[in-house]
Amino acid sequence: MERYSAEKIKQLLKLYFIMGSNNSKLSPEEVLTQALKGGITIFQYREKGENALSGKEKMELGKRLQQLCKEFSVPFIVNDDIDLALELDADGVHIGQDDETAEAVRAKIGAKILGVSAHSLEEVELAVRAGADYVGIGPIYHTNTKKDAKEVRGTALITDVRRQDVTIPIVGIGGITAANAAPVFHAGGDGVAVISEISGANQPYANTQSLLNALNIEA
Ligand SMILES: Cc1ncsc1CCOP(=O)(O)O
Ligand SMILES: C=C1C=NC(C(F)(F)F)=NC1=N
Ligand SMILES: [Mg+2]
Repeated sequence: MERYSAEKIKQLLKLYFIMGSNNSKLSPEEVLTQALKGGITIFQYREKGENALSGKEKMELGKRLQQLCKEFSVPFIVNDDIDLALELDADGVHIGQDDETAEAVRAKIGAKILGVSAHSLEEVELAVRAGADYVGIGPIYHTNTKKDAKEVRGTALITDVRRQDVTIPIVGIGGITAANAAPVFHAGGDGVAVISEISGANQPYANTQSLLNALNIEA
């Protein structure tokens, strides 16, 4: 299997839904089904934080969510847990700066999608050199979802990266809603990642559609 092109990754990043069992108001399966019907372009299973599942339960939920993604031909990404990603034959992984190095993860996952969180130009450039397929930059806006989120930076780092002519696909994350998503693209981002705007919604389908409309993307 060969690596995804940057162009393909940029298309996939457009509306990036991220969820774990502790983020969802409705059942995770119901939320993801509605989000997939609403038109998300990629999904990340992020089972982390208080009351997060582990072991067999974590794997079983991951398998069910992966199956839903397969039905919609939407890539299934696993956060942090490389072993789980390999066990499920996920489409890729996302790692932070406190996980294994991107080089070590790339060696394990081959041509699967590799995403890296970055909070500075230096970290973006390290991710590029390590062969990451995309970087996640945030928090763009205030968020309550990630307890240890870094300083809220707006789109400044995205702008800085593009000013340096660094072209790696970028997805913005943190406090993103239909009302504030557009600036991420204006700054040079290729997509927006959301947790609570969809997972915490009473109507995940409706919120997903609103986000897509805000991005002027046909559902
Ligand atoms: C995982 C993560 N990384 C930076 S902010 C964040 C949480 C985003 O959640 P929400 O979309 O609910 O603000
Ligand atoms: C902490 C994170 C930062 N960014 C992303 C993504 F949006 F996928 F790039 N996922 C995460 N889990
Ligand atoms: Mg991590």
